[in-house]
Order: sequence, then C-alpha cells, then structure tokens
Amino acid sequence: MPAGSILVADDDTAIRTVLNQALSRAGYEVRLTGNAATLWRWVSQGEGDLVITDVVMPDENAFDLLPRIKKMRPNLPVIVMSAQNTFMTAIRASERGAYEYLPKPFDLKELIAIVGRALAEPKERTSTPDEDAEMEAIPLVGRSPAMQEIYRVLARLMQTDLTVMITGESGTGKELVARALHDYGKRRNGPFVAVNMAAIPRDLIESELFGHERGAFTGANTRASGRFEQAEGGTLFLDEIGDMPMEAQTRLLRVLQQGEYTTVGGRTPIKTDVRIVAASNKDLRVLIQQGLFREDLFFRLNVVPLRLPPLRERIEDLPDLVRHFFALAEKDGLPPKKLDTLALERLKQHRWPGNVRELENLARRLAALYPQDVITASVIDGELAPPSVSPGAAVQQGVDNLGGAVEAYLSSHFQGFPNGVPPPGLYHRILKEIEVPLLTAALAATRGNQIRAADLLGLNRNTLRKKIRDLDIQVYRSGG
Ligand SMILES: Nc1ncnc2c1ncn2[C@@H]1O[C@H](COP(=O)(O)OP(=O)(O)OP(=O)(O)O)[C@@H](O)[C@H]1O
Repeated sequence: MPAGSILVADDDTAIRTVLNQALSRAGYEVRLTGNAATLWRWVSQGEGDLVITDVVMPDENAFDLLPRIKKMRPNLPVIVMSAQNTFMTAIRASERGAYEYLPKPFDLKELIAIVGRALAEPKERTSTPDEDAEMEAIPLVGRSPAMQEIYRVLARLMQTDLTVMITGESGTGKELVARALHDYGKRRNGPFVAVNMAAIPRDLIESELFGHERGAFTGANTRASGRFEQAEGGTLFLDEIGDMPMEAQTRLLRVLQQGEYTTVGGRTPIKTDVRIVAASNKDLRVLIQQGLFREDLFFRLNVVPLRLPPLRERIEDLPDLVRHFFALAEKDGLPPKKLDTLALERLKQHRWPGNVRELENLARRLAALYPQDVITASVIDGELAPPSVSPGAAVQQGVDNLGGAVEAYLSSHFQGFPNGVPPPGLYHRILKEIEVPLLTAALAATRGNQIRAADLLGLNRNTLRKKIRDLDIQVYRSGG
C-alpha cells in the first residue's frame, strides 16, 4: 500500500520526472501536472495527501492558489518550491500557509524527509493566510545558499514566539534580521524595542531594562519605565548581550523563567508578554568559560540559534547588495551608479571585515563622491586600499612628527595615481586612515574598555561607539 498520495505541480518536465522517480521509490503514489488548474481540480476533488508545487506556473501563481487550497483543505500540507530565492518568497510561502519552502535546486533526500515529516504530523495546523498583505520593499538582500537557509528558518519562525539568538560578526545584519522577525511575525502590531548592552553604562542596565522606582538609587528622582514595559506585547531586541553585567543576567534569567519581573527598587512582580530576540558578535561560549556569561541564561536564550555568515562567506551576494545600496542612495537623491565588471571583481576580492555595513558605507561614498555613472576598478582600489601610513618609511625619511609623516605619505600617495591626482573623497579617506589606528591604539591601551578609551581620547562615549561602528573597528576586550 502506498505511504500516501502526492500531487506534484511544476511546468518543468525534468523536475516532474525527477520528483516522480524519487517519490515513487520512497513508496508514494504520485500524480503529476504542469499547471495550476489541474492541481486545483485534484485538490478540490479531495485528492492527494500532500502537494508539492512550483511558484510560477503558466496559468496561475502558486501564491494565489495557496490561500484557496488552505481555505478548502486547511490540513493539506503544501510544499512550495521556487527558483526565486529571495527573502520575500520564503516569507510569502509561510504567510500563505505553505508547510515548507524549498529553494531550487534542492536536495532530493531533504525533500523526501520533509514529505515524510509532513505526512506524519497530526493534522491540526490552522494557518491564517493574510491574503492582501501588501509586501513592502525587500528588507533582506542576498540569494546565496547561506542566506536562503536563513530565510527558511525565519519563515518557520514567523508564526512562533520562540526566543531567537542571532550571532554574527559586526555588520552582518543581526539587527535587520531581528526587525524582520518582528515586522513579519505575529507581533508586528506591537512595539519593537532595541537595546544595545554595549551602549549603556553597566550600572544603569538593570534600570534601563526593568525600570526603576522613585528613590531607587541616587539620581532616580522619578519613577521610570523600562524597556520590558515599553516592549509589552511586542519584541525586545537585546543587542550585544555578551556585554550584560552578571547581576542583570541573573535578573533577566528570572524573567525568562517566571514571565515576570520587578523594577529596580520595586517589590511587586509585573507580568510580561515580550518576545526576546538576542544578538551577539562575541562567542558566548568563550564568555561562559571565562565566567562572564551565565550558562543557564545562554541555554534560555539559545532556543533557536541563527548564525549570520560574514559577507566573505557569501560573496556571491555582493552584486545584489551593491545594487540595493545604490538604489537606496538614489532614493535619497544621490545620482544613480553602476559598477563595471572589474570593479565588481575588486570588491569580491576584499575581505570585508565590517561586512554588509562596510559595503553599505562604501556604496554610499561612491554614490556621493564620484561624478562618473560607472564606477571603475581604479576608483575601488583607491577606496579600499590606500597604502597605509608606514611608520618605518617616515622614520627612514627622518620624519619623527605626525604632521611630517602624513605629508611624506601624501606626497607618495599622490604620485601613485595617473596625473598625480587620487580619486575624489580624499579628505575622508585620509582622516579614516588616521582615526582607525588612533582609536585602535586607545582601545588596545585600555584593553578594549570603551569608557576608558573615550576618556583617554577626550571623546564622548557615544561618539566613540559610533566611530567604532562606522569605521568597522574590531574591539577585543580582555578583562578589566
Ligand atoms: N542582507 C542584507 N540586506 C540588506 N541590508 C543589509 C543586510 N545585512 C545587513 N544590511 C545592512 O547593513 C547594515 C548593518 O546591519 P545591522 O546593523 O543589522 O548589523 P549588525 O550585525 O546588527 O551589526 P552590529 O553587530 O555592529 O550591531 C544595516 O544598515 C543593514 O540595513
């Protein structure tokens, strides 16, 4: 007896053949069609235990058909395959009630496993496809396999309230993903509140999160609400969670365990209904080993781990991302720009330590500073790799002050370009050349303590934090 009957709709004969073989071999009875009308006829006649369908078919788009299928047979699992591997395809599939979304090309073994799982599950899924939900601009760009896997996980998470832990280097899009989880999830009508643990003085974190009563500590002249209260009914994004002090961690753990908290200085427990999304660019397991992060809290937060790959691991997304950022710049009134083939190749060679943020900043600089419509490799070379100030060279030339070193550097820098003129944008490039080693030295001298580094530099702490982000400076904290 067949394990179940499967309806397959795809206008590509080769795919139908492959699916037919694989599913029949796995013991299923298979019916094949190349159009949506036949699929709909079978479904409405009550045939099939599961549907596998492509999105684009000659007569109708599966996303238009899905809500009808779900209305007529809410418990019929539908697996959607698509070659348009974008975030919105994954989300749309999930919103329209698909059981699972598979970007093409897919692994047949995986498909068979999903079919088995779908047929084995109890049939009480009721989805609420939001038929007229208008899609805004795509928030997440990239079609690399790594990003597609992320979209699939996100799509599955949309209808849940599970705690998500996003890890990834700085600038990989952690906050953007947290926002997407909120904006397309079931809490989208509630507030999205983001708190960056690294940006709040450590002794104020608890009151920032949980609020405080009047007189709870010196300076607490009035009662103040905390971020938990502000995020009620919505999502609380705890960014750079690794920077949370121990006492605050203990308090947060209690909230996650008990679903209630007390304000600083308060006694009455307050119930909370907040979805937590946490993020870290540090390896929390290392912090746990160093005794800086509670392991029990880690397990509470790490319910669904999501690792965002660095840009260099998905460099095939670069052209899409550049186009996206040029389009955003254009929307802001900057002139349209394109890259020529060689320029694109140069960008692909770069290591992108600041990830997508670094690329975004570069695209904006290119749009703002260069008059030509088509950006060439020489512009990119000038932007990405200005020869760095070499103290050795300066000393060799008998220069022992910074001004002299910069002067010597500039003279050889200018000579390195045709006609002795470097590409535009020189001012910011040179300042960046100086700012990066200056801030790095200050951070190294204070062992990564941003508060002390800001004092050392005579900068406002928030200014320093902003510069660290904008200049993509890696901060390594070592104790203290
Ligand atoms: N896949 C993507 N598609 C489009 N834009 C992206 C993508 N990933 C990141 N960005 C953009 O790059 C910038 C950095 O992203 P984001 O702030 O989310 O990174 P992050 O990982 O939270 O960084 P940090 O750890 O430094 O806080 C943002 O402007 C964001 O919009």
